[in-house]
Amino acid sequence: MLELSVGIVGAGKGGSALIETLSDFDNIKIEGIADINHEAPGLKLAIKKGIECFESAESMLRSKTFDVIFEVTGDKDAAINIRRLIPDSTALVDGRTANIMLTLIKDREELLKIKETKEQLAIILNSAQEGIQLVDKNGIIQYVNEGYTRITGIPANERIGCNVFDVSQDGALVEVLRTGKPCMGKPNRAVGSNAQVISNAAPVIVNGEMTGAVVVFQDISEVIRLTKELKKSSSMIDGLKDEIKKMNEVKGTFDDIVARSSVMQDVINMAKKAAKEDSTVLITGESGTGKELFANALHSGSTRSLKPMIKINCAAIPAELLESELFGHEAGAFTGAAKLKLGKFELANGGTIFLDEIGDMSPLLQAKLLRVIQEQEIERVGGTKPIKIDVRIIAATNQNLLELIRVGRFREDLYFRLNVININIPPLRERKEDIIALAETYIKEFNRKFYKNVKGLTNKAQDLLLSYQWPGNVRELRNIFERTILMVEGEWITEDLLFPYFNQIKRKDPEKNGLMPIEEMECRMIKKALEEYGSSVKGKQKAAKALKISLATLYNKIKKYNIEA
Ligand SMILES: Nc1ncnc2c1ncn2[C@@H]1O[C@H](COP(=O)(O)OP(=O)(O)OP(=O)(O)O)[C@@H](O)[C@H]1O
Repeated sequence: MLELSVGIVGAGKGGSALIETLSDFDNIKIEGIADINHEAPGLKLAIKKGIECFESAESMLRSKTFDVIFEVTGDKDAAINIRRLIPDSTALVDGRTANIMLTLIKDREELLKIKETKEQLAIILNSAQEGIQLVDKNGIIQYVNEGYTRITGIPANERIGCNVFDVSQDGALVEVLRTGKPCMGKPNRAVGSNAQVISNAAPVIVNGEMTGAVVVFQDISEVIRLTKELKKSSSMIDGLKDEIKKMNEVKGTFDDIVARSSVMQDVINMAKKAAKEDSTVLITGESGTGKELFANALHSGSTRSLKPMIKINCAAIPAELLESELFGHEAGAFTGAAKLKLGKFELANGGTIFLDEIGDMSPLLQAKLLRVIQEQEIERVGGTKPIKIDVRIIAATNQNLLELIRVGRFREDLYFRLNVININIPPLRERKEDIIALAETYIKEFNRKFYKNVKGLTNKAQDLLLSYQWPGNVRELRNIFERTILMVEGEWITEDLLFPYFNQIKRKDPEKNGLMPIEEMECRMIKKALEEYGSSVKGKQKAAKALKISLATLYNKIKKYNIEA
């Protein structure tokens, strides 16, 4: 690159400005500066920059030749004198020209700076997530950033030059141009797109005058979508919370147990005491006597009442599934166990587990349960480490466990572990006072349920209830009253209304001495069992169990007697 050697005559303001400006050019070398005033500020600056200083223009021009001489002395005649001293090949720039040159250089520098700032601003504006749009005071769109296009899908060249009064009449910019005031938080749909946006717009004021307006808007479509998702999830969570609440809700308290007989009063008093203890309880009694009701009351009367009460019917679940139901399983523990599943013991942690029909538990599980009671820890199926649990166990059975122990179907050690406190609920036929009390309770309950106004039982109806054996106990009584009150039209329940339910009591017994053909008896018993437990598969399983026949035999007999089930 060609280097221009420069000399400066005059080290005042002009000389100093020249030094400052020309030093920045790579192809200009200031080789000397001259001034008769030793104190001239330009000389000090020159020394700092390593430029040779001279006492006069003559001495400088005599010792060196330059390509260009700047004369900035302010002396009108100086240029003429210098011209004489320099060769023709040296260009002489006088003070006025130098000034113009310096101004031009400064302007250029400023322009370069503005360009740089503009580029920086463009990067900043384009990296913003928000859309930005600038209009002049007439509403002509001057600028849109990349965020604008990203949100609206409209390219900049399709928008710049349009009038905002045409393309977005309801927008925030139009409002600002109309009012001259900022417009904040305006929700809108971006014109020409589906994007939901929220805009903040403000006037652009230059020298006290509004020259246009700018809007910054955010895409809130995603926020709206997420809000909807959140609402959906929240209502799901609320639903689950309700489920959990229901699981934890008190399903029965001692107040719900109807008992007028002294024998039941004793049982309740004992159970109330047992509730306060944390010991394992074994509830025994015939089917339908209220074992589950007592189990619930024991839980709600205990210190664990705010924690879950989890029930599991050991007879209703196939033996091979019961283990994972009780103790859970790890993911992949067996075919079909895709996810980790918590068992009832873990779900009941801190609360109570109610093991109904414990007499039907397989010997293998009896052994595992015994270990859980002893160690206070469980192991998930497929798991490797034991998990500590704090669960109170209440077990119930309508079977004679001592008999099961005798025939080797129930572990004696488990029996003693479970039978820490035994609550035995007598059958309904052994506590006649309760029959009428329960009947009165159910009349009230089903009056409310079916909008009836049944006042009570006739004396004969009461006698009938008292003379019945109640093989299905309280459950049977409840079912009879539910059906009777649903059907009754009068205000009193008469014996006629109850008769159809009592198979073994016949007003006009057609069979002599209560005898009847065996098959008819069998058919009646099956009908009765199905009435009692229902004709679902589970009901039939229970019915078969109550009749002490296999499920397959029950199905055969239903077919044989053409029973509707
Ligand atoms: N003393 C009572 N007071 C009020 N309701 C009772 C009473 N005893 C039982 N019940 C009601 O009778 C029905 C059967 O009771 P529950 O299910 O507790 O009997 P269970 O002995 O557990 O029967 P199963 O052995 O067949 O499981 C339930 O609706 C229960 O609320």
